[in-house]
Amino acid sequence: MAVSTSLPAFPATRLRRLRRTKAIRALVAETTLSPANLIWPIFVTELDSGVGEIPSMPGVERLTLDGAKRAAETALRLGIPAICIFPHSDPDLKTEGCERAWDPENIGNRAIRAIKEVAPELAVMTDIALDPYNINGHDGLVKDGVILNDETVEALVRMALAQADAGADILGPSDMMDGRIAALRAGLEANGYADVSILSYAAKFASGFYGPFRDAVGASGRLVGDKKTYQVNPGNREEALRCVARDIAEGADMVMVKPGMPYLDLCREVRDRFEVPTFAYQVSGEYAMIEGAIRNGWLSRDVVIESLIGFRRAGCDGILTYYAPEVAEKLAHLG
Ligand SMILES: NCc1[nH]cc(CCC(=O)O)c1CC(=O)O
Repeated sequence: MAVSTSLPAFPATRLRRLRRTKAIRALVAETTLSPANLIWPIFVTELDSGVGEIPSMPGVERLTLDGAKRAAETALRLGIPAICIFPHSDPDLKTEGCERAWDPENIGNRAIRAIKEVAPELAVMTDIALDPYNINGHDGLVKDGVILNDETVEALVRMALAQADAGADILGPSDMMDGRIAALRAGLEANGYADVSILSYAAKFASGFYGPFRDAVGASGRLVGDKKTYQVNPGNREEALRCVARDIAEGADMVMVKPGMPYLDLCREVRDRFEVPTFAYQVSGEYAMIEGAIRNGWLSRDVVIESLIGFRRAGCDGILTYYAPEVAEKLAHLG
């Protein structure tokens, strides 16, 4: 979509003519946002003490299984097509081997089944990474301070099969190990889950914007070191594009850029270069920034939709956002 640089001169060109009234502005609006563009990430806890608001994400709560069911019904009512489940698991049951990650009875898998019971037509997305069940907070298995890539991939396949078995529609590998997409695809095909899709966290950066999320899933105090040996350096555009190309070649059906707002250049580039559905994750720290400023009276709530329109303008087919229900409700009223 090239923009002509040879516009007729003023006054033939008066760009304000098309901004004059709401009706005319609506007629020439280039970018749309609808509830169908949203994926709603929710936190589900197995601990009574975990239920309630997450301090660094005001307005976002950890839910019980019943709360997850209610969220699913809300999503359906509002036309949000998918929910993404993040488990908050009992810290006493976290291990070095992360065995609970593929336990059919872990809180993530129970939440998938609970949601499918009340809202079978809602798409359920999961997160594939070992951090919710890992005693040291990493996404991969750790030995002597080193993340074990290939052993982790085997564990992730087990985790994925348990999620598929529980009824997940879309698997979201967020671990950033090498070779995981091919292994997951092969595991799914070989076990009767050919129709389960993969939305790869492909361009996932080693970001400080995940801080509130780690509070939400109870990983903050645990993480030993950082995730820089597997997540991409924030300045590396070409490497991020290689990750996307690689994940598509290995069988990802859809790809994601994460975080969102500081990486909109990559959203545009991924959308233009690769012909696959492209998503961005407006992560916990982006939510905390926006919501914190709104609650302090420093920004108006209108910036929420503005931020999401920005993702759409940058080429994203959809956005994972904690604002999904609020925005879907607002869009319904806007007509
Ligand atoms: N692998 C875990 C995972 N999956 C999604 C997020 C972050 C989401 C958010 O910040 O909202 C993270 C955190 C991390 O990589 O440390």
